[in-house]
Amino acid sequence: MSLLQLNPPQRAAIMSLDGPLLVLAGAGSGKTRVITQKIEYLIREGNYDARNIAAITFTNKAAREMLERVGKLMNSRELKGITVSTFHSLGMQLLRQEAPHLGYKPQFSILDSYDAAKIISDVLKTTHKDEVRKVQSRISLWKNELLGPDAAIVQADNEFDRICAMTYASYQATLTAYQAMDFDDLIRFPVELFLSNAEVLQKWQHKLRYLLIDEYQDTNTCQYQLVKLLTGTRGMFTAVGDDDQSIYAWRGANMENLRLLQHDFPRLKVIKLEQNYRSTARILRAANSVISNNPKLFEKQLWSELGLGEPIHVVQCKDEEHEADVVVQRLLAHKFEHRTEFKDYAILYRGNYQARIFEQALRNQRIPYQMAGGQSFFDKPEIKDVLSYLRLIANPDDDPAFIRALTTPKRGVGATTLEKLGSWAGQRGNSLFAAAHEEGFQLQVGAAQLAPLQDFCRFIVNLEYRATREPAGELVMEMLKAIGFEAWLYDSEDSQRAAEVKWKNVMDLVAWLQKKGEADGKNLIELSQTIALITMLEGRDEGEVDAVKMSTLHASKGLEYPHVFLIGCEEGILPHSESVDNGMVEEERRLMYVGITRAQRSLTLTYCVKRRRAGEWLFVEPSRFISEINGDDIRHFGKPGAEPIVSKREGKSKLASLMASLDSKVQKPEE
Ligand SMILES: Nc1ncnc2c1ncn2[C@@H]1O[C@H](COP(=O)(O)OP(=O)(O)OP(=O)(O)O)[C@@H](O)[C@H]1O
Ligand SMILES: [Mg+2]
Repeated sequence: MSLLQLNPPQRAAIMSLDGPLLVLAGAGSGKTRVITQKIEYLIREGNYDARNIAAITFTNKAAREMLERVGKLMNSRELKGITVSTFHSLGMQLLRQEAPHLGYKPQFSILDSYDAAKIISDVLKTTHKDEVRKVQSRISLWKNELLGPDAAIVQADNEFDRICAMTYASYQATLTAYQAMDFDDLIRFPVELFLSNAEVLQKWQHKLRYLLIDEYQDTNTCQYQLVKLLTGTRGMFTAVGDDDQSIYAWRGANMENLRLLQHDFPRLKVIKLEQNYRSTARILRAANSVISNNPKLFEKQLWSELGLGEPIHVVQCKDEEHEADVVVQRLLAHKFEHRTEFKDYAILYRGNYQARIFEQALRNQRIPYQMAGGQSFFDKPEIKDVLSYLRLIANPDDDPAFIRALTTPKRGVGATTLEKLGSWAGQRGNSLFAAAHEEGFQLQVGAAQLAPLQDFCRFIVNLEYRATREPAGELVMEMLKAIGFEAWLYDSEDSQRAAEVKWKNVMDLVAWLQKKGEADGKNLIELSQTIALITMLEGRDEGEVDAVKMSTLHASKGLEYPHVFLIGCEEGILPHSESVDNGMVEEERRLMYVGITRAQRSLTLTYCVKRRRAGEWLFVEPSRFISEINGDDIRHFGKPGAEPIVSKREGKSKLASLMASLDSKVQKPEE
């Protein structure tokens, strides 16, 4: 696509190369498109080498899509060496090279939030999940504000913060001992390194000469500092964002960063885009009218040339089971009538827990679906078992990985030996792996107890040696055979079927490692760090298949689907009751706005009359956001006096009316 096919402000944004630029525009106005085409422009017209360009997006999926889109514009030779990644993987790329400056080795481990929570719960000496989660997110917020444990202790002015700050200090010391970082460290450490080491900063400023940042409104203080430091006084960057789509305040995202840009870069040019290329006028009108209830940071109005479109369908359902059935029936009827494909549909929801019942309903009808933002493939216990070996191979000091690998399957190392090992390591401030090699410890245990531990260590060292020399997939397959993992699964699972499923997942992992290793030229150690990042925001990408997309609203950001079902539009869910209690309704409204603006051609909102909570039926109210949409743009279904859930007017084709009659059997409107 040439520049001619873009609108004038888009063109201006792409051609502006002489300083800092902010593109501030509503959903679907082509912000991401500006970034992809600007990459092409920078290389072809701006004389930039791809190696010197970094485009930063918010999710791995978005990064992949961007690379794909750019790949259609240019060949791989022109794009060689370009960085298209998330903030976290940019941080990881940087730390792999610079970790020694921070006292880390390049093969440091990355702990996911589950493992991090485990350390925090050990420090706090509690297994109370809610407490741990609260302390963990407090620590995370400090990290995102660039405050280390010492600064946190100084700042803490109430009992809760004091406990958190003390925990933070022990937690961080533990991470250092494990040679491990958590997700927040991946961005915080590069910033701290840049602030303390001008030479390293210059090196990276020289390498990444032009930055492009998508979803800028969701950057936190730490990420903003990273951008600011990298661009330095040259200020060669393009940031694109939409203040109405800021939905990560709970993770420290700071909308003030939009204003800060103007302050920190007085030469900042601001371009607005107002034409929406994604949605019909009615969908846009609904989005505009909902978001107009929030105070405005920047004035913008979206319009579209894609025609008025269908009204928004709002469907009242009896309860959550009914809601799932209704959505599936309507989806099928719509698909038959419009001859669409499954992949044209998305089911979006506020929280993961809402998905389960829909999965069941989809499975009952044999409808293929793909989940994003749910439990990741890499979070499955059997996968984490195998990954603990990979982590240990990359970094033998990773104690949580050491324990998990040593005990899955069990290797004949007794609990007493492990305890002795733990206390020796604790006294020495060493990792378990290092302690196992020390004479002082070895003298404490008998030869018979020591032998299996030493075998295990030798096994890991041998794999470590081979990991940088042999293809990842084959090596892992060999390892699995050596530890008898398949047989162990069959022994430890209750049913054969469960073991089969788990073993198949493990085989999928091996296939993935092989494919990914070959495609990216990465060895096992590099892959194990990559996986840690994938687990953060979304699951494994399963490629483009004909399947209904299921996603949380958060994970749907930046994406678009022809037909969207936004479910659970109820008070308590969307807006979430916790946010309502904490005065965060505006953020929930932005989430609603994100949801509405994912839809291209049709949008259906559903809500239930009652819902089961903690075993009891609770009557619930439709979301206030529904009433914020102009009534003329809505068609109600299922409500007393409104149309039945699948209307006869829709069912023009034979098949559709068949589906409709099916549906009327499923639902009995309450009247
Ligand atoms: N000038 C244009 N002509 C035709 N189609 C366009 C144009 N600009 C963008 N589009 C299309 O409009 C859709 C939305 O664009 P894009 O995803 O870049 O918007 P966005 O502003 O990044 O949205 P969001 O805020 O949701 O991230 C895409 O399908 C894109 O290809
Ligand atoms: Mg976008």
